[in-house]
Amino acid sequence: MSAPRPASRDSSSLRELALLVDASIETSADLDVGVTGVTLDSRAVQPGDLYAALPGARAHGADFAAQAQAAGASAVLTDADGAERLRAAAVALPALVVEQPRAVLGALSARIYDTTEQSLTMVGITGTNGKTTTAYLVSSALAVLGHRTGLIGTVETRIGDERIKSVRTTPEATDLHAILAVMEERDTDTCVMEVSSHALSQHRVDGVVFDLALFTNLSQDHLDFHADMEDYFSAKARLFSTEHSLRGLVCVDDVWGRRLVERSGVPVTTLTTLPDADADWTVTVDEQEPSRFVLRGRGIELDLRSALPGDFNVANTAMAAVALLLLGEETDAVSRAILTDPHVPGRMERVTSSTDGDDLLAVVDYAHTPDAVEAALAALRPSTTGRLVVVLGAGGDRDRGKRQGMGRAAAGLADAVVVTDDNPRGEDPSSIRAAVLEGARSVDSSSTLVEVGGRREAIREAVRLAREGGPGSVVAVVGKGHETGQEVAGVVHPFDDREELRAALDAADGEAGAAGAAGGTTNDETTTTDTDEETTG
Ligand SMILES: CC(=O)N[C@H]1[C@@H](OP(=O)(O)OP(=O)(O)OC[C@H]2O[C@@H](n3ccc(=O)[nH]c3=O)[C@H](O)[C@@H]2O)O[C@H](CO)[C@@H](O)[C@@H]1O[C@H](C)C(=O)N[C@@H](C)C(=O)N[C@H](CCC(=O)O)C(=O)O
Ligand SMILES: Nc1ncnc2c1ncn2[C@@H]1O[C@H](COP(=O)(O)OP(=O)(O)OP(=O)(O)O)[C@@H](O)[C@H]1O
Ligand SMILES: N[C@H](CCC[C@H](N)C(=O)O)C(=O)O
Ligand SMILES: [Mg+2]
Repeated sequence: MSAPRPASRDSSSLRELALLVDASIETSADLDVGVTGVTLDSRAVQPGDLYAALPGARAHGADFAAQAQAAGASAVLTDADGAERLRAAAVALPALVVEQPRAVLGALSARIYDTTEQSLTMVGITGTNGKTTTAYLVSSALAVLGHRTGLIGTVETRIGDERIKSVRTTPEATDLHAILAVMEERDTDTCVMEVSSHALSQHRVDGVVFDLALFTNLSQDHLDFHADMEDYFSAKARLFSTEHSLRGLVCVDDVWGRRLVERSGVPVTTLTTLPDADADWTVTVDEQEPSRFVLRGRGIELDLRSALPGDFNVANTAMAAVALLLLGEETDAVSRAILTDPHVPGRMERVTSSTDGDDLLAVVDYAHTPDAVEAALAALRPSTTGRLVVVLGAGGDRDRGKRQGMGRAAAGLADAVVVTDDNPRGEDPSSIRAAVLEGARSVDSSSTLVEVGGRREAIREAVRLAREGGPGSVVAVVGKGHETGQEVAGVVHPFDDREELRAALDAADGEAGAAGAAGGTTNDETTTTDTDEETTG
């Protein structure tokens, strides 16, 4: 989906843009040509745009320059290889040539969309898990306190009441600056956004200085993109440099947070939820009611409650509360606003059957790392008096090393694990399931393991297993959360875990009492149900 563009803007001349980034000019064409927008996707070019033709892992953008020209691009930004390709294809557009075009896109986009002088208060959130949740908590609390907020993240971009479904967690710099310009145009005062490690590595937030940068935690993910955990950490740490932020708020519950404090280039405030750990802000959880906690720091105490289920949401809520304080909100206002349930789509989202007559708890969650699977299941365990059943798979063409860990976490905590497909993308789905199962089998536990390729059938099997476990059983369908499609071999089939789970509950309602047919085996023996891979909804 194309990003919104600001309604009106002055054009920048190609000459000033060339000077800004010290580019060489490839043709003798008119340097006073006006540029009114910028994109790196030939399919999104609008008349007057600068088309950034970037080298990529799969293609070189210059090979799509003719398409960009046909759509009305006024000029091209590219590298030497791209310039060569433009000549070969006889694309007659003026071209700015730089060594690393991606690295100058932030500055160019900021100039073109006039976002260099930022009037928005910017909050950026990074970390492996909890970015989306914390972003919703901060932005919805700010809205309760009367702010005009914007939100950019995995699920959507929100500008006032407008909601635009996201393609990626953090938009490319070209789209980001256009979105920020639209937010300014609509009098937004604060923008809360998720900043992924891909974004930090790929210059997507260049030209943005966050008033406050948050770090939630770091655990294994994205090792298909980053060489190792150190490299992944270094990408995240870039947010905590003067280039990108004024100050930080770091959760020091894990070692990466503690290391970040040491290497941060900007002043940081620290927070911990661990008992007896030291930080500027500490959290003491109420033993009777674990969603309640006391937040202490700066000589003050706040009695707070997490409006979202799950122990890990205490950390997210505490981070959001301290962020609000650092943004200048009063303690009373923070206590009031933080109680608001922001409804984070697909995160611990409860699903009920149409009749809502269930005696089991069914949730859809976005856990897709070993750490998140563990956190999500540990959070559900106390609510389980029957059987805890989890449905999970792992994404294809993404970090392969996390699959076993996800399986291990699932088998370590759930009574029954239904291993299924997530987004197989270009990979053989059965080999992804095999890796998850391998991890699950490595755990010394008595949990039942079932392999069901088709995600719809897997969800139904999980509901059946949970019913079999009696009242107080819990079904958790994790990994896809808010997603509304399943990507198999380049095709995205409509698929929504929440709808599927509801349908499974309804179907099970219809055959109430009929459950109980054999199905699961123990950890030593896996039942495989062959089902059609296709899961079109
Ligand atoms: C690894 C990664 O992030 N790759 C991104 C990168 O791809 P790339 O540089 O290899 O580009 P490419 O596909 O070879 O194409 C080269 C150029 O040709 C352009 N092109 C291509 C085809 C065409 O018809 N027209 C056209 O102009 C492309 O826009 C690109 O500029 O630049 C592309 C253009 O913007 C992105 O689409 C692509 O995101 C891929 C699809 C992706 O899946 N990224 C994910 C992993 C990602 O970014 N995830 C993070 C983290 C998620 C989280 O943890 O929350 C996120 O922020 O979403
Ligand atoms: N603070 C946390 N610690 C550990 N696990 C968490 C935490 N917050 C959320 N989770 C788990 O991680 C999942 C993803 O949470 P969320 O979407 O908020 O994170 P994210 O960082 O935005 O993830 P992504 O990078 O995929 O967008 C949740 O569904 C939950 O299972
Ligand atoms: N933002 C995450 C999403 C993963 C979700 C999971 N459903 C998958 O497809 O792997 C990523 O880009 O790794
Ligand atoms: Mg997210």
